[in-house]
Amino acid sequence: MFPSFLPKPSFTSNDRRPKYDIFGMATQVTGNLLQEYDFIIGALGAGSAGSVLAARLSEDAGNTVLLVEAGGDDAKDRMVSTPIMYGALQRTPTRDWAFVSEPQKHSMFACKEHRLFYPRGKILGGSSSINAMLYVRGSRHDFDSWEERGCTGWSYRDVLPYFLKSEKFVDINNGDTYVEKAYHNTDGPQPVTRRTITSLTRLMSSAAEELGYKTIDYNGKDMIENGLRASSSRCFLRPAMSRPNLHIAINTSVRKETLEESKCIYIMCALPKDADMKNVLLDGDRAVGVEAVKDGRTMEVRARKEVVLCAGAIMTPHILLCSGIGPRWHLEEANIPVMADLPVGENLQDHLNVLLSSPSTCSDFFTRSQLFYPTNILKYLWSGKGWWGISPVTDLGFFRLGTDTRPGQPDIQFHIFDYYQAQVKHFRGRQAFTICVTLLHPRSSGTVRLDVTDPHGHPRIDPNYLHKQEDVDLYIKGIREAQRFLDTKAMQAVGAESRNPERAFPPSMREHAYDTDGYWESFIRHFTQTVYHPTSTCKMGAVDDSTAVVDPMLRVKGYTNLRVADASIMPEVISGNTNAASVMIGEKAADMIRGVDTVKRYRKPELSKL
Ligand SMILES: Cc1cc2nc3c(=O)[nH]c(=O)nc-3n(C[C@H](O)[C@H](O)[C@H](O)COP(=O)(O)OP(=O)(O)OC[C@H]3O[C@@H](n4cnc5c(N)ncnc54)[C@H](O)[C@@H]3O)c2cc1C
Repeated sequence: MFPSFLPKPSFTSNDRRPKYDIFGMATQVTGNLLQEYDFIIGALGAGSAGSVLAARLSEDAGNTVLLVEAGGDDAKDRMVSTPIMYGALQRTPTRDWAFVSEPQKHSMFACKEHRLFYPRGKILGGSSSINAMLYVRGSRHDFDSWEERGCTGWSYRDVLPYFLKSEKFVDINNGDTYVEKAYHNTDGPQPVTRRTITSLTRLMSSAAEELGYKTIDYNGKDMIENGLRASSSRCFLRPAMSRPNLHIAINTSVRKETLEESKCIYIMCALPKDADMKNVLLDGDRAVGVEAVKDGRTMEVRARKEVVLCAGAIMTPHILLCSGIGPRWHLEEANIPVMADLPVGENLQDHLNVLLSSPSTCSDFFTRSQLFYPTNILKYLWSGKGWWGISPVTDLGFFRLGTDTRPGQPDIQFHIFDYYQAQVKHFRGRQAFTICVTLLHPRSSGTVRLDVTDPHGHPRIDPNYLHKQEDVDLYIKGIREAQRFLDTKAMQAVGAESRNPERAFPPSMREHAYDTDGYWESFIRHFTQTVYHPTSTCKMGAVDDSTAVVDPMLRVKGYTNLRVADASIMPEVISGNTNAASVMIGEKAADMIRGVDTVKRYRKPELSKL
């Protein structure tokens, strides 16, 4: 339960609740939806990218835009707006799709049936409304390598202006010497704050210095403003909601069972002649619109210009597959007429975490009981500050420990949690903290497929983690690096433990002596978990790239006005958390679709060179 004393999320005077709340005001909405829009976004998805795209396209008063979102409104959701509640948002049906992966062959051995719980935001703001709010753009090398692989117009030089356009760096003049001001903007819609300094971050910085690392500006940190989550919905969409040319349909999905369960309006984009349901209404090489169905009544909504899918790396491929765009063999086994044979749903990439926890004698690390100290609650109510107003991840570190990436392009990331310790039973009652070692450029990749027995049900997600041994080998290097941190004088002074055989996890791993590489491999294959960064299932590439689904203009190959704009188009997962890049994709897609260049003033060629 959410404590009722917390402040309601507050919004600026421009903010509005959606006018087209289909769930709550169905009759009115049926009347209000137009027959025809210029753009239908998303036939689905008001997530990190979709919210941005809808807001930007509707800046042109001449464009009418329909944004369709399966989830509900986030406006009054205090769980969503209060940063520390991040972990409690998962598995809540009003916010999370709560997918479960296919059984994993090479990992997740400690999970029931070797399946992994796989959360995805289902609410205005999408995953940006349930994520950990870390703002990480990725490495410049990520984008340069996208361009080298045929994604013309997506080099670091091209994308940096779009990152800048979105950003509002909140406290740029606070005196932190590591902040590189030239790489930041202060007047965009997306608040980005500097890192929160806690006892643990101070200690980790000292440990890093001891090992010869520097504190650098990897670009800014949390997406939190005044102690409230700054999701795409809050920053981009809500200020645009008062525009008469932007219609937002919430609780509206292409999914059959959602219609049956909620009796809500239903945008399903296409009933083919044979009445077999599809998601995108296709006519030759064009996407022509969607159909809304309510209480058995069908209403057609036409797209004069474009249909843009922004349903994220899991649901966008699912919608395309349901529409007959995907690998021929797979569509045929699911009895879906093939409209285009494209590698939709292939190449699923994701980041994995392995958690290394340590006790500590430091008395002011975060604990669950501290959260409810009256002073901590009052501090948050009064100022939006303190434990309640920060992300549970208090520090990040980036390393290049292997040789596969370019010099300067990290392959391992640390997420430092004050918070996770409460979940580690060995330390119950003691101060503790966790270093999550994250593999940034996995060689293993997986798939998103239809459930052939029920194509319109939940997709089958198989990340195929740790299929490649190289991934495990690099992971072990990451764990050894984390142990080096715990062994520093700074960390030893507060009782950190890098090794403790008593903490060895039973039972199947006992076949390896504690702290050998074999032990850690077994540990990794048992206990890793997703960092929630699926990408690349509708990969962007050159027109002649047979592994690509969309071209560099984000058009589904073979279609003139059907685009994808979300994390699914990334040719490869980036060297960091994926939200900022998803927002950037929404920004850049908006310019491409509108045929304008809104970022002239953010172009700084001198910053694009190494
Ligand atoms: C728990 C969690 C923690 C994370 N932490 C971080 C972090 O700290 N920092 C970071 O950078 N990244 C983080 N991420 C990842 C980041 O949030 C995502 O990469 C990013 O939000 C992806 O944006 P998107 O636009 O591609 O998709 P999403 O934001 O997921 O949006 C997709 C939207 O489409 C809607 N939709 C899907 N299917 C349909 C349908 N059929 N009909 C209608 N609507 C539909 C969904 O409901 C959703 O609103 C986290 C993600 C999760 C889940």
